Amino acid sequence: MKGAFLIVKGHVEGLGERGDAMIRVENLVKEYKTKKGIIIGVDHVNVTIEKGEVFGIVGYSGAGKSSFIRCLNLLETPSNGEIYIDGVGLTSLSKQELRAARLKIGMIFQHFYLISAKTVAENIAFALKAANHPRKEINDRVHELLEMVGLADKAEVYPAQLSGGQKQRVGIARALANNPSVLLCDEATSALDPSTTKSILKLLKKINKELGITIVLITHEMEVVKEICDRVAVMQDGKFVEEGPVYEVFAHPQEELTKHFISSVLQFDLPAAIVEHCAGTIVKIQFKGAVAGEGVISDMLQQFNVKGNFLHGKIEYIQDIPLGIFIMELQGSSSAVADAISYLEKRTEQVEVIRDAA
Ligand SMILES: Nc1ncnc2c1ncn2[C@@H]1O[C@H](COP(=O)(O)OP(=O)(O)OP(=O)(O)O)[C@@H](O)[C@H]1O
Repeated sequence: MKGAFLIVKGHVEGLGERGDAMIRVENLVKEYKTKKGIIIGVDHVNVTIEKGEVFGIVGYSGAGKSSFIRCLNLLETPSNGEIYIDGVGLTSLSKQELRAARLKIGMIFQHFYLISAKTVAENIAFALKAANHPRKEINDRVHELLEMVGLADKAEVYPAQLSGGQKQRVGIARALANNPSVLLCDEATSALDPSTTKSILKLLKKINKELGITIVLITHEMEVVKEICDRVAVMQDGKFVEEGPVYEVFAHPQEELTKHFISSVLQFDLPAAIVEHCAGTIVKIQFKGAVAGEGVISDMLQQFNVKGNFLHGKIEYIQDIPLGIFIMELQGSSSAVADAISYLEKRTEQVEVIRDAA
């Protein structure tokens, strides 16, 4: 029966083209009743996540990210609102129906939650046994999954013998065991070092692309969002305060909180000694594209009576689209500098005056 579970694009039940909703959250509220009163975890969130999308939710500790993602598979029972997965409303399902619906929703966790007394293969087989798959099929499927996550040689070892990254790979294999349509990632890379984080994000992207699985991830790191997400929501006090395609959010953040998050990726500090030597106005200019900026800047220098010195520059790739960021000193009369800045504002993504002329 080898191949019965073969993972090929289109095999996953419910898989569809981009543009169809895989997850629809309507008016979700999660309240916790405590001795000290009611604590709001999620406050009236509405969102639609498309099939095949990687959707990130970023926020500080206590923002409500875990509460939100745990409501998506009813690990937490919503206090109000509805969760639709591939068109099916979860809150009205019977226990048995919910068990079946949950097979379509895999989940991975920051601390992996592997069973320490079981081998890697047994950990993955456990998820298949729970779904009543025949033993012979289970062995084939376990090996197929281990191949997919790059751990074919680790089937017989125990979790304690694995690195953090390898443990998360087992977690991913287990989450994919029953061919889910959705994978929920609860701070899945937060316990890993930066290079292991990159390799796990690469694996998640491969799973998303090759299997068409919709991924929802929560994180406090904008770097993670930049690496793999298509869209991002910024969460604060239980609400989505900003939401949009990742490139747009990086290039045109609206909320202060969002600006703060992206500054961890886009910000670079100028050495104080350089700033001290600059008598002119210092501006940060963002361009869509790697080289588009050069023409705009030379046009600006020709049209306005200002002198420009490049102080710093870099190009970030977000969703494979280059976002150029340059820091320049502009020297000239205050009206010429102001005119030059308003010209740049019209022709670039964003201009920020870091310091007015000394
Ligand atoms: N079981 C619970 N009982 C009471 N309050 C809770 C419970 N779980 C979460 N909360 C509260 O709900 C709010 C949102 O918490 P949540 O864990 O969802 O945020 P988070 O963004 O995931 O934070 P973190 O990154 O620290 O996990 C917080 O005020 C938290 O204290």
